[in-house]
Amino acid sequence: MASRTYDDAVGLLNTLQTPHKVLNERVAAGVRIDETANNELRKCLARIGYSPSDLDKLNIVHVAGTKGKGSTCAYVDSILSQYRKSHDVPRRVGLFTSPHLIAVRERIRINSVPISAPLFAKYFFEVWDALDGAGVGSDAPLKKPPYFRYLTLMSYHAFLQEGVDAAIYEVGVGGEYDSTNLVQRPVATGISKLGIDHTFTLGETIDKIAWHKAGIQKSGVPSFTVKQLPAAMEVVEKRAGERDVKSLKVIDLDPRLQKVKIRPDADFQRSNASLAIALAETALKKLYPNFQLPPDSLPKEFVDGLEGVVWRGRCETKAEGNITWFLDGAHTEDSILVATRWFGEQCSQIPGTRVLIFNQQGHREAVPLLEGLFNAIKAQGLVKFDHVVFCTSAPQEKNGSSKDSVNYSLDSNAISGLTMQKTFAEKWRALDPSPSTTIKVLPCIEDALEYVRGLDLKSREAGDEIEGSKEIQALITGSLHLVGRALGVLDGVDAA
Ligand SMILES: Nc1ncnc2c1ncn2[C@@H]1O[C@H](COP(=O)(O)OP(=O)(O)OP(=O)(O)O)[C@@H](O)[C@H]1O
Ligand SMILES: [Mg+2]
Ligand SMILES: [Mg+2]
Repeated sequence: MASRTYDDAVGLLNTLQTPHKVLNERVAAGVRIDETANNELRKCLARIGYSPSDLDKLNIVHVAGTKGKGSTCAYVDSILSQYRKSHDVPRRVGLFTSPHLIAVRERIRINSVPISAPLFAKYFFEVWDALDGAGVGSDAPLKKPPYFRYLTLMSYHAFLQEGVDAAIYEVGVGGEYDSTNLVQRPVATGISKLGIDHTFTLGETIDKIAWHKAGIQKSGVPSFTVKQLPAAMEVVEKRAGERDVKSLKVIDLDPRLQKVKIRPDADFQRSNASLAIALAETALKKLYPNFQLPPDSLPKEFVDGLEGVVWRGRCETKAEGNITWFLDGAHTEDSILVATRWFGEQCSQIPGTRVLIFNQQGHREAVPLLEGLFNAIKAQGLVKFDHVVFCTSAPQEKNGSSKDSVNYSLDSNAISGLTMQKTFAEKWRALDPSPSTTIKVLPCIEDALEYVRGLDLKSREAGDEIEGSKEIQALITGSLHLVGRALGVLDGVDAA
Protein backbone atom coordinates (compact mmCIF):
# COMPACT_ATOMS: atom_id res chain seq x y z
CA MET A 1 0.00 0.00 0.00
CA ALA A 2 1.25 3.48 -0.84
CA SER A 3 2.61 5.55 2.01
CA ARG A 4 -0.08 7.56 3.79
CA THR A 5 1.57 10.33 5.73
CA TYR A 6 0.49 13.97 6.01
CA ASP A 7 3.03 14.82 3.34
CA ASP A 8 1.53 12.19 1.02
CA ALA A 9 -1.94 13.58 1.66
CA VAL A 10 -0.85 17.13 0.83
CA GLY A 11 0.94 15.88 -2.28
CA LEU A 12 -2.25 14.20 -3.50
CA LEU A 13 -4.38 17.17 -2.48
CA ASN A 14 -2.15 19.38 -4.65
CA THR A 15 -3.06 17.24 -7.68
CA LEU A 16 -6.59 18.61 -7.20
CA GLN A 17 -5.43 22.20 -7.73
CA THR A 18 -6.65 23.72 -10.97
CA PRO A 19 -3.55 24.49 -13.08
CA HIS A 20 -2.93 28.01 -14.31
CA LYS A 21 -3.45 26.99 -17.95
CA VAL A 22 -6.88 25.49 -17.25
CA LEU A 23 -7.93 28.52 -15.23
CA ASN A 24 -6.96 30.76 -18.14
CA GLU A 25 -8.88 28.62 -20.61
CA ARG A 26 -11.94 28.84 -18.40
CA VAL A 27 -11.70 32.60 -18.19
CA ALA A 28 -11.30 32.82 -21.97
CA ALA A 29 -14.31 30.56 -22.53
CA GLY A 30 -16.33 32.41 -19.88
CA VAL A 31 -16.95 29.21 -17.87
CA ARG A 32 -18.25 30.09 -14.42
CA ILE A 33 -19.19 27.99 -11.45
CA ASP A 34 -22.90 27.20 -11.03
CA GLU A 35 -25.06 24.87 -8.96
CA THR A 36 -23.79 21.74 -10.73
CA ALA A 37 -20.64 21.90 -8.60
CA ASN A 38 -22.58 21.56 -5.34
CA ASN A 39 -24.84 18.88 -6.85
CA GLU A 40 -21.67 16.89 -7.55
CA LEU A 41 -20.40 17.58 -4.04
CA ARG A 42 -23.66 16.28 -2.52
CA LYS A 43 -23.00 12.99 -4.31
CA CYS A 44 -19.53 12.92 -2.75
CA LEU A 45 -21.01 13.69 0.67
CA ALA A 46 -23.45 10.80 0.26
CA ARG A 47 -20.60 8.56 -0.78
CA ILE A 48 -18.67 9.29 2.41
CA GLY A 49 -21.79 8.43 4.36
CA TYR A 50 -23.65 11.65 5.14
CA SER A 51 -26.77 13.45 4.03
CA PRO A 52 -26.87 17.26 3.92
CA SER A 53 -29.08 17.19 7.04
CA ASP A 54 -26.23 15.55 8.98
CA LEU A 55 -24.39 18.85 8.61
CA ASP A 56 -27.12 20.53 10.69
CA LYS A 57 -25.77 18.63 13.70
CA LEU A 58 -22.63 20.74 13.47
CA ASN A 59 -24.59 23.87 14.49
CA ILE A 60 -22.83 25.87 11.81
CA VAL A 61 -22.18 29.59 11.92
CA HIS A 62 -21.62 30.44 8.25
CA VAL A 63 -19.82 33.63 7.21
CA ALA A 64 -19.50 35.21 3.74
CA GLY A 65 -18.22 38.65 2.73
CA THR A 66 -15.43 40.30 0.80
CA LYS A 67 -13.40 41.39 3.81
CA GLY A 68 -13.45 40.43 7.45
CA LYS A 69 -14.80 36.87 7.04
CA GLY A 70 -11.76 35.20 8.54
CA SER A 71 -11.48 37.72 11.39
CA THR A 72 -15.19 37.42 12.19
CA CYS A 73 -14.92 33.62 12.21
CA ALA A 74 -11.86 33.77 14.47
CA TYR A 75 -13.75 35.99 16.93
CA VAL A 76 -16.75 33.65 17.03
CA ASP A 77 -14.41 30.71 17.53
CA SER A 78 -12.57 32.47 20.31
CA ILE A 79 -15.80 33.43 22.14
CA LEU A 80 -17.22 29.92 21.88
CA SER A 81 -13.92 28.52 23.11
CA GLN A 82 -14.23 30.60 26.26
CA TYR A 83 -17.64 29.03 26.92
CA ARG A 84 -16.18 25.62 26.23
CA LYS A 85 -13.53 26.22 28.86
CA SER A 86 -15.85 27.65 31.49
CA HIS A 87 -19.05 25.65 30.87
CA ASP A 88 -17.96 22.64 28.82
CA VAL A 89 -20.51 23.59 26.15
CA PRO A 90 -19.93 23.46 23.22
CA ARG A 91 -17.76 20.45 23.88
CA ARG A 92 -15.86 20.75 20.64
CA VAL A 93 -15.69 23.74 18.33
CA GLY A 94 -14.75 23.33 14.67
CA LEU A 95 -13.31 26.15 12.57
CA PHE A 96 -12.96 25.99 8.80
CA THR A 97 -11.10 28.92 7.22
CA SER A 98 -9.04 29.73 4.16
CA PRO A 99 -6.47 30.22 2.86
CA HIS A 100 -3.76 28.80 5.10
CA LEU A 101 -0.62 30.69 6.01
CA ILE A 102 1.90 27.92 6.54
CA ALA A 103 0.30 24.45 6.65
CA VAL A 104 -2.88 23.25 4.93
CA ARG A 105 -4.10 21.67 8.15
CA GLU A 106 -4.53 25.17 9.63
CA ARG A 107 -7.74 25.32 7.61
CA ILE A 108 -9.45 22.65 9.74
CA ARG A 109 -9.24 23.41 13.45
CA ILE A 110 -10.80 21.80 16.47
CA ASN A 111 -10.87 23.83 19.66
CA SER A 112 -8.85 26.48 17.82
CA VAL A 113 -5.93 24.14 17.10
CA PRO A 114 -5.15 22.89 13.57
CA ILE A 115 -5.91 19.17 13.38
CA SER A 116 -2.76 17.12 13.78
CA ALA A 117 -0.83 15.86 10.77
CA PRO A 118 -1.80 12.20 11.44
CA LEU A 119 -5.48 13.11 11.86
CA PHE A 120 -5.40 15.16 8.68
CA ALA A 121 -3.90 12.20 6.82
CA LYS A 122 -6.48 9.80 8.30
CA TYR A 123 -9.50 11.86 7.21
CA PHE A 124 -7.90 12.80 3.92
CA PHE A 125 -7.43 9.17 2.90
CA GLU A 126 -10.80 8.03 4.23
CA VAL A 127 -12.48 10.52 1.92
CA TRP A 128 -10.09 9.68 -0.93
CA ASP A 129 -10.77 5.94 -0.67
CA ALA A 130 -14.52 6.39 -0.40
CA LEU A 131 -14.58 8.55 -3.54
CA ASP A 132 -12.43 5.97 -5.29
CA GLY A 133 -15.11 3.43 -4.46
CA ALA A 134 -12.74 1.35 -2.39
CA GLY A 135 -15.28 0.77 0.41
CA VAL A 136 -18.01 -1.78 0.91
CA GLY A 137 -19.80 -2.71 -2.31
CA SER A 138 -17.01 -1.23 -4.45
CA ASP A 139 -18.97 1.62 -6.00
CA ALA A 140 -17.78 3.23 -9.20
CA PRO A 141 -15.20 5.95 -8.53
CA LEU A 142 -16.51 9.50 -8.23
CA LYS A 143 -14.58 12.38 -9.72
CA LYS A 144 -12.72 14.13 -6.93
CA PRO A 145 -13.73 17.71 -6.28
CA PRO A 146 -11.05 20.37 -6.73
CA TYR A 147 -8.72 21.42 -3.90
CA PHE A 148 -10.87 23.78 -1.82
CA ARG A 149 -14.03 21.74 -2.29
CA TYR A 150 -12.21 18.56 -1.33
CA LEU A 151 -10.99 20.22 1.87
CA THR A 152 -14.52 21.37 2.67
CA LEU A 153 -15.81 17.83 2.21
CA MET A 154 -13.02 16.53 4.37
CA SER A 155 -13.82 19.09 7.08
CA TYR A 156 -17.44 17.86 7.23
CA HIS A 157 -16.15 14.33 7.70
CA ALA A 158 -13.53 15.33 10.29
CA PHE A 159 -15.94 17.49 12.33
CA LEU A 160 -18.71 14.86 12.33
CA GLN A 161 -16.30 12.10 13.29
CA GLU A 162 -14.69 14.18 16.02
CA GLY A 163 -18.03 15.04 17.65
CA VAL A 164 -17.88 18.77 16.96
CA ASP A 165 -21.06 20.39 18.27
CA ALA A 166 -20.52 23.92 16.97
CA ALA A 167 -18.62 24.81 13.80
CA ILE A 168 -17.74 28.08 12.16
CA TYR A 169 -17.38 28.08 8.38
CA GLU A 170 -15.71 30.80 6.32
CA VAL A 171 -16.92 30.80 2.71
CA GLY A 172 -14.17 30.20 0.09
CA VAL A 173 -15.38 32.33 -2.82
CA GLY A 174 -18.82 33.95 -3.10
CA GLY A 175 -21.39 31.89 -1.21
CA GLU A 176 -24.27 30.61 -3.31
CA TYR A 177 -22.20 27.99 -5.15
CA ASP A 178 -19.46 27.65 -2.56
CA SER A 179 -18.80 24.19 -1.15
CA THR A 180 -19.43 25.50 2.38
CA ASN A 181 -23.02 26.17 1.29
CA LEU A 182 -24.13 22.51 1.46
CA VAL A 183 -25.48 23.19 4.94
CA GLN A 184 -29.25 23.64 4.91
CA ARG A 185 -29.94 24.77 8.46
CA PRO A 186 -27.00 26.60 9.95
CA VAL A 187 -27.47 28.27 13.34
CA ALA A 188 -26.79 31.73 11.91
CA THR A 189 -25.36 33.32 8.80
CA GLY A 190 -23.19 36.45 8.70
CA ILE A 191 -22.27 38.66 5.77
CA SER A 192 -19.22 40.80 6.51
CA LYS A 193 -18.11 43.84 4.50
CA LEU A 194 -18.93 43.58 0.80
CA GLY A 195 -16.59 45.03 -1.81
CA ILE A 196 -15.01 44.14 -5.12
CA ASP A 197 -12.94 40.94 -5.45
CA HIS A 198 -12.99 37.74 -7.54
CA THR A 199 -14.76 39.62 -10.30
CA PHE A 200 -14.41 36.91 -12.92
CA THR A 201 -16.31 34.39 -10.81
CA LEU A 202 -18.71 36.72 -9.07
CA GLY A 203 -19.26 39.64 -11.44
CA GLU A 204 -17.86 43.12 -11.89
CA THR A 205 -20.28 45.11 -9.78
CA ILE A 206 -21.11 45.09 -6.10
CA ASP A 207 -24.74 44.03 -6.61
CA LYS A 208 -23.62 40.92 -8.51
CA ILE A 209 -21.04 40.12 -5.85
CA ALA A 210 -23.64 40.66 -3.12
CA TRP A 211 -26.00 38.23 -4.88
CA HIS A 212 -23.48 35.40 -4.44
CA LYS A 213 -22.54 36.24 -0.86
CA ALA A 214 -26.15 36.76 0.22
CA GLY A 215 -26.81 33.25 -1.09
CA ILE A 216 -25.70 31.71 2.20
CA GLN A 217 -28.85 33.02 3.91
CA LYS A 218 -31.28 30.23 4.72
CA SER A 219 -34.96 29.80 5.34
CA GLY A 220 -35.86 30.11 9.02
CA VAL A 221 -32.27 31.01 10.00
CA PRO A 222 -31.29 34.40 11.48
CA SER A 223 -29.10 36.44 9.15
CA PHE A 224 -26.71 39.21 10.19
CA THR A 225 -24.75 41.73 8.20
CA VAL A 226 -22.86 44.99 8.71
CA LYS A 227 -23.50 48.39 7.11
CA GLN A 228 -23.03 48.05 3.35
CA LEU A 229 -23.10 50.31 0.33
CA PRO A 230 -26.78 50.82 -0.67
CA ALA A 231 -26.44 48.77 -3.88
CA ALA A 232 -25.11 45.83 -1.87
CA MET A 233 -27.58 46.14 0.98
CA GLU A 234 -30.51 46.17 -1.42
CA VAL A 235 -29.47 42.78 -2.76
CA VAL A 236 -28.84 41.32 0.71
CA GLU A 237 -32.35 42.39 1.77
CA LYS A 238 -33.97 41.08 -1.39
CA ARG A 239 -32.26 37.70 -1.10
CA ALA A 240 -33.14 37.51 2.62
CA GLY A 241 -36.78 37.96 1.63
CA GLU A 242 -36.62 35.35 -1.12
CA ARG A 243 -34.99 32.89 1.25
CA ASP A 244 -37.48 33.66 3.98
CA VAL A 245 -34.83 34.10 6.67
CA LYS A 246 -35.95 34.22 10.28
CA SER A 247 -34.68 37.79 10.61
CA LEU A 248 -32.13 40.07 8.97
CA LYS A 249 -30.26 42.36 11.33
CA VAL A 250 -27.78 45.04 10.31
CA ILE A 251 -25.14 45.17 13.02
CA ASP A 252 -23.76 48.59 13.88
CA LEU A 253 -20.61 49.07 15.98
CA ASP A 254 -21.52 47.42 19.28
CA PRO A 255 -21.38 50.07 22.08
CA ARG A 256 -20.46 47.30 24.54
CA LEU A 257 -17.07 47.14 22.79
CA GLN A 258 -16.04 50.49 24.27
CA LYS A 259 -14.43 48.74 27.21
CA VAL A 260 -12.93 45.93 25.12
CA LYS A 261 -9.42 46.08 23.68
CA ILE A 262 -9.85 45.29 20.00
CA ARG A 263 -6.68 44.90 17.95
CA PRO A 264 -6.01 46.66 15.72
CA ASP A 265 -7.84 49.52 17.36
CA ALA A 266 -9.82 50.42 14.24
CA ASP A 267 -13.48 50.63 13.30
CA PHE A 268 -13.23 47.94 10.62
CA GLN A 269 -12.13 45.49 13.27
CA ARG A 270 -14.79 46.67 15.74
CA SER A 271 -17.30 46.03 12.97
CA ASN A 272 -16.01 42.46 12.54
CA ALA A 273 -16.13 42.01 16.31
CA SER A 274 -19.69 43.38 16.49
CA LEU A 275 -20.84 40.95 13.83
CA ALA A 276 -19.10 38.13 15.70
CA ILE A 277 -20.88 39.05 18.96
CA ALA A 278 -24.27 38.71 17.25
CA LEU A 279 -23.30 35.40 15.64
CA ALA A 280 -21.84 33.93 18.83
CA GLU A 281 -24.88 35.05 20.81
CA THR A 282 -27.17 33.25 18.37
CA ALA A 283 -25.08 30.07 18.51
CA LEU A 284 -25.00 30.16 22.31
CA LYS A 285 -28.79 30.59 22.42
CA LYS A 286 -29.05 27.37 20.45
CA LEU A 287 -26.64 25.56 22.75
CA TYR A 288 -28.08 27.02 26.00
CA PRO A 289 -31.77 27.73 25.50
CA ASN A 290 -31.85 30.30 28.34
CA PHE A 291 -28.80 32.21 27.16
CA GLN A 292 -29.22 35.99 27.28
CA LEU A 293 -26.59 38.60 26.56
CA PRO A 294 -26.90 41.66 28.87
CA PRO A 295 -27.81 44.78 26.85
CA ASP A 296 -25.21 47.11 28.38
CA SER A 297 -22.09 45.03 28.98
CA LEU A 298 -20.44 41.88 27.72
CA PRO A 299 -19.82 38.81 29.89
CA LYS A 300 -16.25 37.84 30.70
CA GLU A 301 -16.25 35.04 28.10
CA PHE A 302 -17.04 37.51 25.32
CA VAL A 303 -14.44 40.03 26.50
CA ASP A 304 -11.73 37.38 26.90
CA GLY A 305 -12.65 35.79 23.59
CA LEU A 306 -12.47 39.10 21.73
CA GLU A 307 -9.30 40.33 23.43
CA GLY A 308 -7.48 37.02 23.28
CA VAL A 309 -8.16 36.12 19.65
CA VAL A 310 -5.19 35.15 17.55
CA TRP A 311 -5.64 35.68 13.82
CA ARG A 312 -2.27 35.45 12.25
CA GLY A 313 -1.06 37.39 9.25
CA ARG A 314 -3.61 40.15 9.73
CA CYS A 315 -2.22 43.33 11.23
CA GLU A 316 0.41 41.22 12.98
CA THR A 317 3.68 42.61 14.29
CA LYS A 318 6.84 40.69 15.10
CA ALA A 319 9.90 42.17 16.78
CA GLU A 320 13.38 41.00 15.81
CA GLY A 321 16.13 43.13 17.36
CA ASN A 322 15.98 46.56 15.71
CA ILE A 323 13.55 45.31 13.10
CA THR A 324 9.79 45.31 13.50
CA TRP A 325 7.94 43.30 10.87
CA PHE A 326 4.41 44.46 10.13
CA LEU A 327 2.53 41.70 8.35
CA ASP A 328 -0.87 41.98 6.75
CA GLY A 329 -2.25 39.78 3.99
CA ALA A 330 -4.42 42.53 2.47
CA HIS A 331 -4.98 42.02 -1.28
CA THR A 332 -8.01 44.12 -2.16
CA GLU A 333 -8.38 47.86 -2.62
CA ASP A 334 -10.21 48.41 0.71
CA SER A 335 -8.05 46.17 2.81
CA ILE A 336 -4.77 47.53 1.42
CA LEU A 337 -5.90 50.98 2.62
CA VAL A 338 -6.63 49.54 6.05
CA ALA A 339 -3.22 47.84 6.22
CA THR A 340 -1.37 50.93 5.01
CA ARG A 341 -3.10 53.22 7.53
CA TRP A 342 -2.35 50.76 10.29
CA PHE A 343 1.34 50.71 9.39
CA GLY A 344 1.57 54.50 9.11
CA GLU A 345 -0.12 55.06 12.47
CA GLN A 346 1.88 52.38 14.23
CA CYS A 347 5.29 53.64 13.25
CA SER A 348 4.87 57.37 12.73
CA GLN A 349 5.98 58.09 16.31
CA ILE A 350 9.21 56.11 16.06
CA PRO A 351 11.96 57.40 13.75
CA GLY A 352 13.53 54.77 11.57
CA THR A 353 14.06 53.28 8.15
CA ARG A 354 10.83 52.15 6.47
CA VAL A 355 10.73 49.20 4.14
CA LEU A 356 7.92 47.83 2.01
CA ILE A 357 7.96 44.19 0.88
CA PHE A 358 5.14 43.65 -1.60
CA ASN A 359 3.86 40.95 -3.89
CA GLN A 360 0.64 40.01 -5.63
CA GLN A 361 0.72 37.26 -8.18
CA GLY A 362 -2.75 36.13 -9.17
CA HIS A 363 -4.81 39.31 -8.96
CA ARG A 364 -5.79 41.05 -12.19
CA GLU A 365 -5.68 44.43 -10.47
CA ALA A 366 -2.26 43.99 -8.87
CA VAL A 367 -0.69 47.21 -10.19
CA PRO A 368 -3.65 49.43 -9.17
CA LEU A 369 -3.44 47.73 -5.76
CA LEU A 370 0.18 48.84 -5.41
CA GLU A 371 -0.72 52.31 -6.62
CA GLY A 372 -3.50 52.44 -4.01
CA LEU A 373 -0.94 51.60 -1.35
CA PHE A 374 1.39 54.37 -2.58
CA ASN A 375 -1.40 56.94 -2.68
CA ALA A 376 -2.67 55.96 0.77
CA ILE A 377 0.74 56.33 2.40
CA LYS A 378 1.28 59.63 0.61
CA ALA A 379 -2.13 61.01 1.57
CA GLN A 380 -1.63 59.97 5.17
CA GLY A 381 1.69 61.88 5.16
CA LEU A 382 3.10 60.14 8.23
CA VAL A 383 5.83 57.94 6.78
CA LYS A 384 7.68 57.28 3.53
CA PHE A 385 9.27 54.04 2.32
CA ASP A 386 13.07 54.27 2.01
CA HIS A 387 13.41 50.78 0.56
CA VAL A 388 10.83 49.00 -1.55
CA VAL A 389 11.28 45.30 -2.31
CA PHE A 390 9.26 43.24 -4.77
CA CYS A 391 9.64 39.48 -4.57
CA THR A 392 7.64 36.33 -5.29
CA SER A 393 5.88 34.21 -2.69
CA ALA A 394 7.08 31.03 -4.36
CA PRO A 395 8.40 28.32 -2.04
CA GLN A 396 12.13 27.75 -2.30
CA GLU A 397 13.12 24.10 -2.35
CA LYS A 398 16.57 24.98 -1.09
CA ASN A 399 14.97 26.26 2.12
CA GLY A 400 13.17 22.97 2.77
CA SER A 401 9.73 24.39 1.88
CA SER A 402 6.89 21.99 2.28
CA LYS A 403 4.23 20.89 -0.18
CA ASP A 404 1.78 23.02 1.76
CA SER A 405 2.75 26.12 -0.18
CA VAL A 406 2.76 24.70 -3.70
CA ASN A 407 0.42 26.70 -5.95
CA TYR A 408 -0.17 25.41 -9.49
CA SER A 409 -2.80 28.00 -10.23
CA LEU A 410 -0.14 30.67 -10.75
CA ASP A 411 1.74 31.33 -13.98
CA SER A 412 5.12 29.62 -13.44
CA ASN A 413 6.80 31.52 -16.30
CA ALA A 414 5.77 34.83 -14.79
CA ILE A 415 7.18 33.72 -11.44
CA SER A 416 10.54 32.53 -12.72
CA GLY A 417 10.88 35.61 -14.95
CA LEU A 418 9.88 37.93 -12.06
CA THR A 419 7.53 39.60 -14.55
CA MET A 420 5.08 41.05 -12.03
CA GLN A 421 7.84 42.15 -9.70
CA LYS A 422 9.63 44.06 -12.47
CA THR A 423 6.37 45.73 -13.43
CA PHE A 424 5.80 46.74 -9.81
CA ALA A 425 9.33 48.15 -9.58
CA GLU A 426 8.80 50.30 -12.70
CA LYS A 427 5.50 51.51 -11.38
CA TRP A 428 6.97 52.47 -8.02
CA ARG A 429 9.85 54.31 -9.69
CA ALA A 430 7.33 56.30 -11.71
CA LEU A 431 5.35 57.10 -8.57
CA ASP A 432 8.41 57.91 -6.46
CA PRO A 433 11.31 59.15 -8.62
CA SER A 434 13.32 60.27 -5.56
CA PRO A 435 16.90 58.92 -5.79
CA SER A 436 16.89 58.34 -2.01
CA THR A 437 14.37 55.51 -2.45
CA THR A 438 15.96 52.14 -3.15
CA ILE A 439 13.85 49.74 -5.21
CA LYS A 440 14.77 46.07 -5.40
CA VAL A 441 13.44 43.05 -7.29
CA LEU A 442 14.34 39.79 -5.54
CA PRO A 443 13.41 36.20 -6.38
CA CYS A 444 11.85 35.16 -3.09
CA ILE A 445 10.66 36.29 0.31
CA GLU A 446 13.66 34.69 2.00
CA ASP A 447 15.92 37.05 0.03
CA ALA A 448 13.69 40.00 0.86
CA LEU A 449 13.88 39.28 4.59
CA GLU A 450 17.65 38.88 4.34
CA TYR A 451 17.86 42.21 2.53
CA VAL A 452 16.15 43.91 5.46
CA ARG A 453 18.36 42.13 7.97
CA GLY A 454 21.34 43.32 5.93
CA LEU A 455 20.16 46.92 6.29
CA ASP A 456 20.04 46.41 10.03
CA LEU A 457 23.55 44.97 10.06
CA LYS A 458 24.88 47.89 8.03
CA SER A 459 23.31 50.42 10.34
CA ARG A 460 24.66 48.63 13.40
CA GLU A 461 28.13 48.54 11.87
CA ALA A 462 27.91 52.25 11.13
CA GLY A 463 27.26 52.50 14.86
CA ASP A 464 27.23 56.27 15.19
CA GLU A 465 23.54 56.89 14.56
CA ILE A 466 21.52 58.82 17.07
CA GLU A 467 19.51 56.73 19.51
CA GLY A 468 16.33 55.33 18.02
CA SER A 469 17.14 55.91 14.37
CA LYS A 470 18.49 52.37 13.98
CA GLU A 471 14.93 51.07 14.04
CA ILE A 472 13.70 49.40 10.89
CA GLN A 473 9.98 49.06 10.22
CA ALA A 474 9.11 46.68 7.42
CA LEU A 475 5.59 46.30 6.06
CA ILE A 476 4.95 42.98 4.30
CA THR A 477 1.68 43.05 2.38
CA GLY A 478 -0.24 42.55 -0.87
CA SER A 479 -0.82 38.82 -0.55
CA LEU A 480 -1.64 36.35 2.18
CA HIS A 481 0.65 33.82 0.49
CA LEU A 482 3.54 36.25 0.80
CA VAL A 483 2.71 36.86 4.45
CA GLY A 484 2.37 33.13 5.09
CA ARG A 485 5.73 32.43 3.52
CA ALA A 486 7.28 35.26 5.52
CA LEU A 487 5.80 33.96 8.77
CA GLY A 488 7.05 30.47 7.94
CA VAL A 489 10.57 31.85 7.74
CA LEU A 490 10.30 34.26 10.67
CA ASP A 491 8.73 31.67 13.00
CA GLY A 492 10.99 28.80 12.03
CA VAL A 493 9.81 25.77 10.14
CA ASP A 494 7.04 24.20 12.19
CA ALA A 495 5.00 27.22 13.12
CA ALA A 496 1.54 25.85 12.57
N1 LIG B 1 -14.39 44.92 7.73
C1 LIG B 1 -13.30 45.17 6.99
N2 LIG B 1 -13.26 46.17 6.10
C2 LIG B 1 -12.15 46.41 5.36
N3 LIG B 1 -11.01 45.70 5.45
C3 LIG B 1 -10.99 44.68 6.32
C4 LIG B 1 -12.13 44.36 7.13
N4 LIG B 1 -11.83 43.29 7.89
C5 LIG B 1 -10.58 42.96 7.57
N5 LIG B 1 -10.06 43.79 6.65
C6 LIG B 1 -8.72 43.75 6.04
O1 LIG B 1 -8.64 42.55 5.29
C7 LIG B 1 -7.55 41.74 5.73
C8 LIG B 1 -8.01 40.29 5.73
O2 LIG B 1 -8.97 40.12 6.77
P1 LIG B 1 -9.73 38.77 6.94
O3 LIG B 1 -8.77 37.64 6.89
O4 LIG B 1 -10.61 38.88 8.12
O5 LIG B 1 -10.65 38.81 5.65
P2 LIG B 1 -11.20 37.67 4.69
O6 LIG B 1 -12.57 38.12 4.29
O7 LIG B 1 -11.09 36.36 5.37
O8 LIG B 1 -10.23 37.82 3.47
P3 LIG B 1 -9.55 36.74 2.48
O9 LIG B 1 -9.96 35.37 2.91
O10 LIG B 1 -10.02 37.14 1.13
O11 LIG B 1 -8.09 37.02 2.64
C9 LIG B 1 -7.21 42.29 7.12
O12 LIG B 1 -5.88 42.15 7.46
C10 LIG B 1 -7.57 43.74 7.01
O13 LIG B 1 -6.53 44.47 6.42
MG1 LIG C 1 -10.86 36.82 -0.52
MG1 LIG D 1 -10.11 34.57 4.71
